Amino acid sequence: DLAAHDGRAISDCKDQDERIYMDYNATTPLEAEVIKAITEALREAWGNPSSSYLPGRKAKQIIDQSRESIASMVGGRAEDIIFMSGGTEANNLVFHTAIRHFWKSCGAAKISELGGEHHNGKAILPHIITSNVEHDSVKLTAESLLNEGKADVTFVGASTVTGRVEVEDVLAAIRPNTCLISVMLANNETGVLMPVKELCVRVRALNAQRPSPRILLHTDGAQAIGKVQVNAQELGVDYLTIVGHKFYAPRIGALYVNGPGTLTPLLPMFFGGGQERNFRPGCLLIPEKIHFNSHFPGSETLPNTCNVSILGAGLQGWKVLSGCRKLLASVGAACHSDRVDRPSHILLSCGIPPEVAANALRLSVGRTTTKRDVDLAVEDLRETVCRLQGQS
Ligand SMILES: Cc1ncc(COP(=O)(O)O)c(C=O)c1O
Ligand SMILES: O=C(O)CC[SeH]
Repeated sequence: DLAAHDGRAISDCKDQDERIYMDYNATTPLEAEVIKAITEALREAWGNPSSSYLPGRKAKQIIDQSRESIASMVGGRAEDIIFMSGGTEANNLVFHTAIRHFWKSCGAAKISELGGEHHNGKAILPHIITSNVEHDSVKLTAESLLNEGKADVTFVGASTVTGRVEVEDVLAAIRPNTCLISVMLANNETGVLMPVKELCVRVRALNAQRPSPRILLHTDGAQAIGKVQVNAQELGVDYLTIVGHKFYAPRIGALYVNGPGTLTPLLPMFFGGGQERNFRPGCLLIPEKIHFNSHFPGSETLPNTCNVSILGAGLQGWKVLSGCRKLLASVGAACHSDRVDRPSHILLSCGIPPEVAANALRLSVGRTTTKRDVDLAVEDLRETVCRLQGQS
């Protein structure tokens, strides 16, 4: 059982088959107090943070507190922290932003100054500098932009003497069209700490002297946070990637941005219900609460029928189904379709509370239903609930 709550359980196992976990750079077990906090949130704060009723307000309070403590952890402000699914998404968002910001900030005049649309027969593109020892979420993102002709990329080689990406080597790679430098704070395999602070000092001085584009500064802090002191302001970065599952938190991430949308550009990859100030919309990872209306202890049910309620104000079954873009289902018996706005008397008769029955969805699958159909239906429901709660 490797799912230790505090890491000690693994190395404490007393049986003859002792195991010593030494792969904490891959991922860490959840701290016991983290599990406790998540469990309490699952129980007490299941509402949508955008919702005004108590479970929603509790969810928002937890998120706001988390944002404050993460900001404090990395020496930033609460408004500098954008929650996202993990480090991979955070790293991709930085590169996506840098490319789009290059074109937004470099008008035609600037492009011609940089050598025109075609300089030496080659189109002017945003230039990115990174290293040859980055995590794949940086390496492959950069390679993809290069291969798709969306950016020029220089992969600066780590020194074979120091194992570090040396400042002078990065500075030597800077071009007039360089718009982003991304060097990780600590390498996940060697543990070597990179000279990010010194690099930022030098590049900021260069930015002050040179015309646009401003060279944006990113470091992937995934392996450093939780092991050494990391202060984004002291480092001087514009962006810092934060990865929860490297320091005893769940698989969630965040991006520190020094003044997102004001001091530092941040352009969303997704569009939706306005969460995270539209920088990263989508229901935050506070689980929705659902009630299975067919689960009666000791009773058997048909294998194809699922009667379920998604709890929350404004999520009446008929309203959810009419908002779905793919799913075709019903709130109950088809012959009762003229009374979808009232809870099913069948559910009420089975003791389902009215506010739960009002949100019921009857999903029934058939011979040709595939797993993919089910996955698409669940996603359709999730997106619809997000939209409806984003409006509440
Ligand atoms: C250095 C580094 N960057 C980024 C990531 C990706 O983070 P996530 O797993 O949250 O996508 C990891 C770990 O997986 C990592 O070690
Ligand atoms: O180095 C590791 O194991 C985590 C990144 Se894949």
